[in-house]
Amino acid sequence: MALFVNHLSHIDVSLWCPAKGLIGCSWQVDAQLDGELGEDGMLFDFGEVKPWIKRTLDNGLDHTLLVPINAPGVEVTDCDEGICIRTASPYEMEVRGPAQAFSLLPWDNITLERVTRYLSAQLTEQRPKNVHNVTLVLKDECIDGAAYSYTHGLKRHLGNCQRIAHGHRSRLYIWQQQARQPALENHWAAWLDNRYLLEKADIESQIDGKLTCRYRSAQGTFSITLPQDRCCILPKPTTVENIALWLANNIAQHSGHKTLVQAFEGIDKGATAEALP
Ligand SMILES: Nc1nc2c(c(=O)[nH]1)N=C([C@H](O)[C@H](O)COP(=O)(O)OP(=O)(O)OP(=O)(O)O)CN2
Repeated sequence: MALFVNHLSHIDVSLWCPAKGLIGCSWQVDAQLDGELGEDGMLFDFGEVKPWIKRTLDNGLDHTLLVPINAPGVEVTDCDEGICIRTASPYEMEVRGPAQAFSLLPWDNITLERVTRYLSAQLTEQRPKNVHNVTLVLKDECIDGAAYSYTHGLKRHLGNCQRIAHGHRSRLYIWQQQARQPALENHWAAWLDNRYLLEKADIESQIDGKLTCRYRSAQGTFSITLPQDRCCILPKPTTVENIALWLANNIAQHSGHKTLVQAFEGIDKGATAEALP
């Protein structure tokens, strides 16, 4: 007997890719549980399945930086902040923060299949009675038009979004004169893709083409150093509201047209903002 729950949750993380560097990801989570029926005629109450799996994901891998510790050039050490991750290629990066902000994985590369197997095994280990096996299915959202990935941290967020290197993969819609503008959507999504988004006030230094962003938040002290040309500096916190506003202002100014931007933060949520040239 198998029980399934589709669209159970989302996972928003960033990962270090030895070929591309820092990549933001948003994955839709479906779950299947195999087991036996209890006396109540249920394998596991839906009302309990969802919070159990969501809680396990939220307290584990979600909103962390996934680090393939066996990838070439990746080095992990202890530091005053907790853990320090250094990378060598395709660019040099250093991230520091409390241990809970990182998922250190014994692989040379992070793939969706590996993460799926890892999480399924973790949930199966903690399974309740009646359940023999838990299988998760993680999927990228299917996006027809423009999409971009980014990494950021929100120091004022009371939850795990305060972690300096978590990310999202998001749609981008841009309207001018009541019509979608696919060329602008593709241009801005390509420009933003795989960048690190940060608030100007958090810049600690900009030296020799490298930018360091550092802040203290409820979970501890975080810092990230990476090439300046991989960054996008916003005047305010990098909430999706401010990303939409920043894009609307820039696009209106460049194009000379009133612009409406619908920016997503991962899957199925986001903010809209309008700007005049
Ligand atoms: N109004 C806003 N609220 C939040 C923003 C934001 O930009 N504007 N951003 C965040 C974080 O960046 C976070 O990464 C979003 O996390 P989310 O997936 O929403 O986390 P939840 O656990 O709350 O949601 P699930 O998708 O159900 O896991 C937070 N808030």
